[in-house]
Amino acid sequence: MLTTPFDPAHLSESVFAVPPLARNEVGQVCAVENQKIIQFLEAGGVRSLLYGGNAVFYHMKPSEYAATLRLLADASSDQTTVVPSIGPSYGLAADQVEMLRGFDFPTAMLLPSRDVVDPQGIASGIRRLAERLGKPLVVYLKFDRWLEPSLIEALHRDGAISWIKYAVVLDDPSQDDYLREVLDVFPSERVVSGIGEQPAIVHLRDFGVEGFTSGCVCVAPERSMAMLRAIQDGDFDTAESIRQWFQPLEDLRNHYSPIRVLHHAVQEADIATTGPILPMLSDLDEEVVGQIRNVVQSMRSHQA
Ligand SMILES: N[C@@H](CC=O)C(=O)O
Repeated sequence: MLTTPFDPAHLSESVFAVPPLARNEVGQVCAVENQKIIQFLEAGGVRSLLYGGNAVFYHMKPSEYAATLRLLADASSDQTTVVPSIGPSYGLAADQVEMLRGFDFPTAMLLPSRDVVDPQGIASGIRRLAERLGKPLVVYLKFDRWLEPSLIEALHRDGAISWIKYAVVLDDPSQDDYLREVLDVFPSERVVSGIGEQPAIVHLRDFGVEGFTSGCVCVAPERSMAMLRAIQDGDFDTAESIRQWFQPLEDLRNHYSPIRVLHHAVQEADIATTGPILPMLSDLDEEVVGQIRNVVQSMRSHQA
């Protein structure tokens, strides 16, 4: 993996892929299958990987965390930025930070939670974790007003934030007061649209954020990268047609579960065997997996 310190320029160079984490039949994180996913993404031009929700870091055993970090660092090329997640609870994050201190990841993302937290407390948690890591953290804004802009401003002043993953889902992403308020206090060059391809045109073109994260990129990296380049070139017709091409898979994700559908989609697209999903999430039944297979095949047949 790329071991240089966090550089905001990376955010516009590549879609930030948010991959699933492949496990073998007995549920262990699998080096071979995760390397296949990473190499598929890299072959499609992706140079940024974020291991968080889609990789179910929420439920990863603390005892497998360090080995997983080692595996991800080793499996990625020296041009690829890798960002692992910590948390969502403070105690878990604090212990994970101790393990992260032994690696060269440029930053880490604190997974968000709405349980047993309040905004002042979240801010002081981020500050302490960043201090202990010795590097700023990625702040994942998934819920409206989870952190007030004044707290984001103070964290920014203290150098505790590397970049923001903005992922508040709205029916109409163009009407987003919270995002405007965040951009009033934090540089847009360090804000990334965090909900995949669907709102990316609006977030990048109309709000001026720098890049986007995506789960679907794991199934078609060239396509997602072409969408990023089209937006950057102002070719919004091309970007829109690619957005629509991804939509059937995103619709299935929204209907059945973004994480679980992506986990199966990567397997159905013959990229890697993703294996069983961690407990606290359940596997999808065969009928839904069949729908995923059909969508992935139909996307491929409309790719040429
Ligand atoms: N949640 C989005 C973007 C990643 O964070 C997705 O999975 O597409």
